[in-house]
Amino acid sequence: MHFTLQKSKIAQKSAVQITGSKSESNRLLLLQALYPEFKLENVSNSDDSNLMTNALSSQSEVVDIHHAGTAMRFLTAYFSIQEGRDTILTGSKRMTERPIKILVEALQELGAEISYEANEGYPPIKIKGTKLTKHKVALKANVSSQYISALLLIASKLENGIELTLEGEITSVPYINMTLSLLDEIGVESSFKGNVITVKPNTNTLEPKTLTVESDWSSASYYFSIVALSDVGTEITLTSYKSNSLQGDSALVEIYKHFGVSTVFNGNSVTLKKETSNLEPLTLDLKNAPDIAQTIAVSCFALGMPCDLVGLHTLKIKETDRLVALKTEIEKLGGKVRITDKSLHLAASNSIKENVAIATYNDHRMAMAFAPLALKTSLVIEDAMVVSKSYPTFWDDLASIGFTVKK
Ligand SMILES: O=C(O)C1=C[C@@H](OP(=O)(O)O)[C@@H](O)[C@H](O)C1
Ligand SMILES: C=C(OP(=O)(O)O)C(=O)O
Repeated sequence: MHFTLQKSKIAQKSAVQITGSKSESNRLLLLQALYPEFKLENVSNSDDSNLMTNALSSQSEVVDIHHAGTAMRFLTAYFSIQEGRDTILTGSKRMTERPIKILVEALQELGAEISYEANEGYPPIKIKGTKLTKHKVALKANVSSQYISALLLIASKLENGIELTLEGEITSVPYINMTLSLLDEIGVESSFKGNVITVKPNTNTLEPKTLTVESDWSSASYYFSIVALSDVGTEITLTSYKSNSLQGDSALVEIYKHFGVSTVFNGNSVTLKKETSNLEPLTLDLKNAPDIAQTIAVSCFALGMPCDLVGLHTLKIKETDRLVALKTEIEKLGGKVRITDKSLHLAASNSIKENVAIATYNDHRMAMAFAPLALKTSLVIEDAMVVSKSYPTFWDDLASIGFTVKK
């Protein structure tokens, strides 16, 4: 369904409650399946987390995780250690184009039995659950950190734990640290020194506790963009957030200072405020926060601000090739964009075409990143419900703060 966003103006002060982080949720759901003594609160209501929950309790041979990358990678590791169980793990058409070879080879090295059902290196895969007896493995770390997190999540259930050697430049490091911090919170010991990560084995039950998922910082990015595009003095309060987040996308706090947005933490909420409209060209390396690249590129375009975004080598293998999608859609609106296979360069501009239909390519972040543009012009978002991958109530929340969303 296509949604029309009419040119909108939001109230000077508003508030939104955002669902739990899908990254934290998908890790904790897997850990809860391994250690049922935990309870979870504020779990993400995203499609990807619902798919993860259903997959973990599924008794079927075929498990379909649609577009959920973390679920695909984390469950590949999980089903590898379900002794005596055969699972075919599959997903959407796009998922069959997202590489998984690095993770499969690392698991095979540890003793896993995994084969490809169609194309070598890509889902669907067949996993014959078995006991993994080895514990040392090296893998390439510059393609996706999800492969590393997947191995770390099951590591404490291996008889000797794991010793991972990361080869090459390490990408999306905060997501690896998030995994290690969550292991630490539940009582699993690990260390990350240089390029080697070790996780200790654990055969005991752990101390039961309730873990509360922080709300999703990637979802918060769209409100940073909305405030950046609003009049000086506009404020939005978001819950539930903390200043010492495990999520790398909390880098938004520093990044949006460039857009004149201040962030103040108060209890479990955070208030974003537009302070100034004096903006300078922006250069950023986003290798630690790839999921906010689209938000930032569109904020810059909306404000006529040139930018150079680098460290974007992982964007080509996400829900769509996000570099090509961004260039295509920003150019429809009248912007000038140059891309390489790891960077995006936006030229300064001073006008935005009206009533353009933005294609979303089955990518939730394409829909959400372009939505704030409605503060500058009317536009159409195609297949707008793609947002449910990470943020199902996005359009209702936008309407609640004053966007005119016509379904
Ligand atoms: O581990 C995670 O929860 C994620 C890691 C990142 O992927 P890459 O490591 O592939 O960049 C990120 O883009 C994705 O949305 C979530
Ligand atoms: C890349 C993303 O998700 P995944 O890799 O889990 O599909 C995302 O949410 O932006």
